[in-house]
Amino acid sequence: MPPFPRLRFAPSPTGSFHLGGLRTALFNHLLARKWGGKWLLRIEDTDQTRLVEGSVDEIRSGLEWAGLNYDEGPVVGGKYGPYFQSQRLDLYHSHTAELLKKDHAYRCFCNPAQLAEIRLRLVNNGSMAGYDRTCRTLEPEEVKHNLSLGKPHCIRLSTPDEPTPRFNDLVFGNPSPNPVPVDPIILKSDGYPTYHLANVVDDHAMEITHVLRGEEWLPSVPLHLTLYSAFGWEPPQFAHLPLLLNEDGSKMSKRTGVGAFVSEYREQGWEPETLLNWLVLAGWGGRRDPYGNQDLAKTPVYLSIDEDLIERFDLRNFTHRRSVLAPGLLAKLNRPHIHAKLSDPRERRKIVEKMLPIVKSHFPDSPNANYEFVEKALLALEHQLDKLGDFPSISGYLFQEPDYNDPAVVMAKKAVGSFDSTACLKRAQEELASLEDSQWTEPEIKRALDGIKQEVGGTKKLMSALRYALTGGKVCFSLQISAG
Ligand SMILES: Nc1ncnc2c1ncn2[C@@H]1O[C@H](COP(=O)(O)OP(=O)(O)OP(=O)(O)O)[C@@H](O)[C@H]1O
Repeated sequence: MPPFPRLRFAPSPTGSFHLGGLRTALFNHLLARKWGGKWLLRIEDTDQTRLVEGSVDEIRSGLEWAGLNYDEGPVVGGKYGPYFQSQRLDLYHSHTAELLKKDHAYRCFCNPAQLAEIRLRLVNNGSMAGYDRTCRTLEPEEVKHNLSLGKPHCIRLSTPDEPTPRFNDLVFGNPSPNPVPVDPIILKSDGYPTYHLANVVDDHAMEITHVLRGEEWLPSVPLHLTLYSAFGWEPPQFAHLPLLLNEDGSKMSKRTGVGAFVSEYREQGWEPETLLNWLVLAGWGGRRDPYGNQDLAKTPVYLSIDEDLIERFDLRNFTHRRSVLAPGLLAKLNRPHIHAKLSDPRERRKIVEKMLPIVKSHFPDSPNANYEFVEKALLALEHQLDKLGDFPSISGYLFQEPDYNDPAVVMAKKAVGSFDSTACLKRAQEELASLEDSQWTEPEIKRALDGIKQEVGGTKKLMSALRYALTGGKVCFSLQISAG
């Protein structure tokens, strides 16, 4: 374990925050906690053409909702905020100046037409290099002259003609390294750094010891090592995480559609802790996942984030295989978690307090939209909830009378059966009407209904007719009456 591990989660604000990003943030959080280190949030917003408004807020609120709190950053509104690369341009400029001074970089004045011509020539000569180093050999006088004319230019790294550097990755071992590109751009003509420069400069300046990021950056490591060496800096340790894929096998990304975004899960009312448990499950080798390879579909186990998972998380057990989240498992993990929360009075209070305004907004005129009733209703209906967000849609009949003309209610009636449910209900009504006020107790109601169940066609028919009459649907909480 390194003495003062420092990690970072570094998303780009170019679209919606997705589960692939959240999983990477979670792993940074778990490792920082496990090793007694720190992690920070760094927004990589140097590609000004791709910025999407609102993305930073989405990342911040997504992390907060998930309970992944980073340990440092500029304080905004009493809380740590992220570092923004766009606010650190001076740092990239001064470091680029240092590389220019050391002859590890040079100014390139080639315009787009010239670059296209160079590329074509290289391709025709069977070369994959993107640039032919034309400007690397410009005389200092010519550079000065171009600068005095204000000619647009970028800055390129002078890559050495040396064998590609090899490296050790904490997940991928010793991968075959991708060749370092020929003199890549590190500072663009708009004054913004490329991802590679900003990344290396910041990881060094922020004293990052472990770079944990998605596998798509594995091919860039040799270039990053070349940059570290040009600066004369020690590189951090790298750990690349196999990608999380969509069900169709594509990379989960900001351009992915439904089912990938953190905000969807939040709005649908899933428990954040369960979502993290679901995410952490993707990517382990065989028996060595933090859950001990139990069949979670049969007996879901919930591991607490800040205790169990931190203790059991181990990068060495991670595979190189990309993974897809197991469909259906989220609901299986969430149900026992809801049950556990509702069984704990403090957690239950939090849930009811959160649910009450939602219920009030759905059923503003209902006298039942109060704390005590909502609490009882949640406890009665919890076995039907995949997620708490389902509560308003399945509990409507408790807050307002069913509308029997509603097409969905009419459909439900068809499903009650072809028998004469009206006659059945009429008998039930007669029996119940004959009860004295003092007999409106569970045993007496049961007795009354038990008495007519054979006559009306059996318990199942009686119960589904009653369920329909009471709720306008097919399912509700248990209406207990002895079977047979
Ligand atoms: N599908 C994924 N699986 C695992 N990690 C991912 C995945 N997508 C992104 N990451 C990682 O999450 C972090 C933040 O990613 P970022 O915000 O740049 O998202 P992105 O989806 O890769 O971006 P883009 O959609 O612009 O390609 C990076 O370390 C990235 O490598």
